[in-house]
Amino acid sequence: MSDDLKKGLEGVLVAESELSYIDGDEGRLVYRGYEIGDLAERASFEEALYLLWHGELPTASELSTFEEGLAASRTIDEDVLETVRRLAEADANPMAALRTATSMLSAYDEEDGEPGTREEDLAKGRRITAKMPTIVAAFKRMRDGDDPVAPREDLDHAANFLYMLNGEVPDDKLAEIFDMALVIHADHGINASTFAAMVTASTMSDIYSAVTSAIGTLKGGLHGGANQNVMAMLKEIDESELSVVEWTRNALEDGKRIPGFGHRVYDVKDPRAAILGDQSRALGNASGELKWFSYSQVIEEFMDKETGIAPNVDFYSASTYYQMGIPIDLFTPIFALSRVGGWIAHVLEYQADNRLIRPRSRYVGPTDQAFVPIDQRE
Ligand SMILES: CC(=O)SCCNC(=O)CCNC(=O)[C@H](O)C(C)(C)COP(=O)(O)OP(=O)(O)OC[C@H]1O[C@@H](n2cnc3c(N)ncnc32)[C@H](O)[C@@H]1OP(=O)(O)O
Ligand SMILES: O=C([O-])CC(=O)C(=O)O
Repeated sequence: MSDDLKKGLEGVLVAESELSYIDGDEGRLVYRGYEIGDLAERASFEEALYLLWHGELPTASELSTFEEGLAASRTIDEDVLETVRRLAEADANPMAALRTATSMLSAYDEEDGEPGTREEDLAKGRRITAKMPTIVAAFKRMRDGDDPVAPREDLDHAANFLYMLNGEVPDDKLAEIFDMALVIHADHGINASTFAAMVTASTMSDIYSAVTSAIGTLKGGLHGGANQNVMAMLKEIDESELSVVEWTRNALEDGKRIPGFGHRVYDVKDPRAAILGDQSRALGNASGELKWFSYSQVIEEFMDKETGIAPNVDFYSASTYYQMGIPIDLFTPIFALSRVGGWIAHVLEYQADNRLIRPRSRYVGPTDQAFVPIDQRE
């Protein structure tokens, strides 16, 4: 047993996986052999999910059966909707609301929430993936005092979410950008939330518990929560008297971390940031308001010059979603709507050859303490 301490499990290999490959030196991300740029441009989210869950790209008829299955599972039980309403009335954090409501779905699963065969768990994973957008959209609408909008089976996953959010069918361009964002967020090796899902599943717990653990883990600012923090920063810069460079320099001098920069695996720019940067620029050009993209670009150039630290996926998703009119506190829930595909794929892959995940800590506390009865303690 090695006594080397690997804080944050940095660089520790814990599993073999066929799902996604990351080259942190080259800035490359691949799902099951397919470059992320090709998938972003040419595959729908449903195709990416099929690829992750079934091992290969679907044929046209496999895809349409798969799409129909997902679309038919979008409705959530009235009791869950009522809980979402209460969470919205309590002005809950949207990630907390998503975590609670997703967990609650298990009680209403047609097969119960307990672990089953791979096929049963995959079907549950499909139902969770289909229902999470309904939860997020209903939460947002009820928080705003609007009625929830029922899902439509004739729209794809991306367009249906925007429809449920805004109450109108999105234009094709927006639906396409959103679909692409879902594709590129779907998987990323053993990131923290995926690992959390795997730890939970490794105890032979159920897939609802694994996804609930993962949602809670994605929420943090060092992980998925960074996309919201990026937009908060851009808005703070916009409202400050300082230039973008002055603001960023001050933040670094104050020892702050700039959200949307740095990565445990990439030493260069995250390929997803490049893809989303193009979308952010295109949205700015289309609206005639380029400031969010321009601020981001200035920060990227400054960070490169001063620190050599490059943007990660959360940096340009922020201005992309913002320019699509999506509320800032829904950015991380939207990340979850996509990453649930990766969580499920990794859980199923890991459980096929399961081993309880249980690392060690080095004990550095006292030993040999003599027990003092409570009436003699000072
Ligand atoms: C989807 C995702 O989860 S992508 C990541 C989203 N998170 C963020 O964007 C939050 C900001 N980024 C960070 O906090 C980090 O880069 C992390 C947590 C993502 C990765 O952290 P680690 O792999 O642990 O890198 P580590 O903390 O060792 O950083 C290495 C050095 O770069 C610096 N650094 C890393 N990220 C940043 C940043 N965003 N801003 C300023 N400095 C940074 C650290 O201060 C450290 O400097 P030091 O060696 O002088 O102390
Ligand atoms: O891989 C990571 O550590 C974080 C990340 O970029 C992701 O989860 O998409």
